Amino acid sequence: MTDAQKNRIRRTMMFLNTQRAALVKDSYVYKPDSVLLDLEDAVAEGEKDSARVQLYNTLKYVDYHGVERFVRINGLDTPHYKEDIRASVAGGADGIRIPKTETKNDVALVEELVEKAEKEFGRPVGSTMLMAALESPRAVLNAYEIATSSDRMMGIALSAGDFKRTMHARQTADGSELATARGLIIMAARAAGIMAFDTVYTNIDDIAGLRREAELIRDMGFDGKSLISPKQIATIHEVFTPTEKEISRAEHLILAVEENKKKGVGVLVVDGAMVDIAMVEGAYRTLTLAKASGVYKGGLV
Ligand SMILES: CC(=O)SCCNC(=O)CCNC(=O)[C@H](O)C(C)(C)COP(=O)(O)OP(=O)(O)OC[C@H]1O[C@@H](n2cnc3c(N)ncnc32)[C@H](O)[C@@H]1OP(=O)(O)O
Ligand SMILES: O=C([O-])CC(=O)C(=O)O
Ligand SMILES: [Mg+2]
Repeated sequence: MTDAQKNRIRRTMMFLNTQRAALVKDSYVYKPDSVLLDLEDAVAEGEKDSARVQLYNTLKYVDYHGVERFVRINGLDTPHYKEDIRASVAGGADGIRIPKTETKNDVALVEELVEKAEKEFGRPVGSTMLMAALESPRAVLNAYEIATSSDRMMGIALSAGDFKRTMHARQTADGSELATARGLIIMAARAAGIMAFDTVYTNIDDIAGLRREAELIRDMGFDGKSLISPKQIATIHEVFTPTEKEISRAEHLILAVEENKKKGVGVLVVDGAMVDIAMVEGAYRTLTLAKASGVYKGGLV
């Protein structure tokens, strides 16, 4: 896979139950950045085989119009994951989300099967990305080793439902039970140079709560969030897309710092605030995100 593929915009990764034909058929119309075709917890145990067949047909025949397609396979402690990997690769999925990843050995096991399937089905070796969901204290403490375990690894994600279960934690209004995990995950992802994603927000009708959580994780540095409903997409895109004011400030900052660098000035005031060279990288990142979100037409990136 190319760096462009690995680093593409992923503000929203929307889960859908692969068992439900109506969901898989046209979910691209809601324009999430990615879909997560779920074979794991959304699919009833007795429906695993039919969901997998539906997955293969969907990957093969439905045009997702550029929406990225990841598959959440079943856990490595189930009888399903090997066939899930074969069907995902045979169908041409962009990547696989490994649920309940605990160690780098879990990633190595999946990678071996993915490579075997790529050869079996004539797909370019190395073309299928991986991402890991971290759903337990052990997983979060191993975040860096998991994040650096494979060249295919695109990102790591917090999965709070199972994390709270395994931590014996209770859900709180401000998410304090998740603070340490979020901090460790974003730090591991940045250190490894890959993306970080926050968990799903399960209260579908609480859009104000979703916005608060999205702003929190955006400010921590996360790249996006897993979703469970199309109703959540617009809010997340809004939170993650730079505003006109942020774009114009970033442009001013870059131009002013470059101009003053030529004059030998290191620190200066732009729009009433002190800026220096350290802020230029963030300003470029804002413009890159704005461009990928379709709201920047300028020429600085
Ligand atoms: C803890 C975890 O593991 S989370 C990950 C696993 N969970 C999942 O994958 C669940 C994903 N979400 C869903 O399956 C559904 O949103 C549910 C079951 C929660 C609710 O489904 P519904 O009651 O049909 O939702 P709702 O009435 O709000 O749907 C509105 C429309 O959006 C569609 N829709 C709802 N959720 C999704 C989705 N995740 N992806 C695509 N389309 C969706 C519905 O088909 C419906 O379309 P229509 O108006 O054309 O009929
Ligand atoms: O990945 C997610 O956010 C959903 C999930 O599996 C969990 O919360 O346990
Ligand atoms: Mg889970």
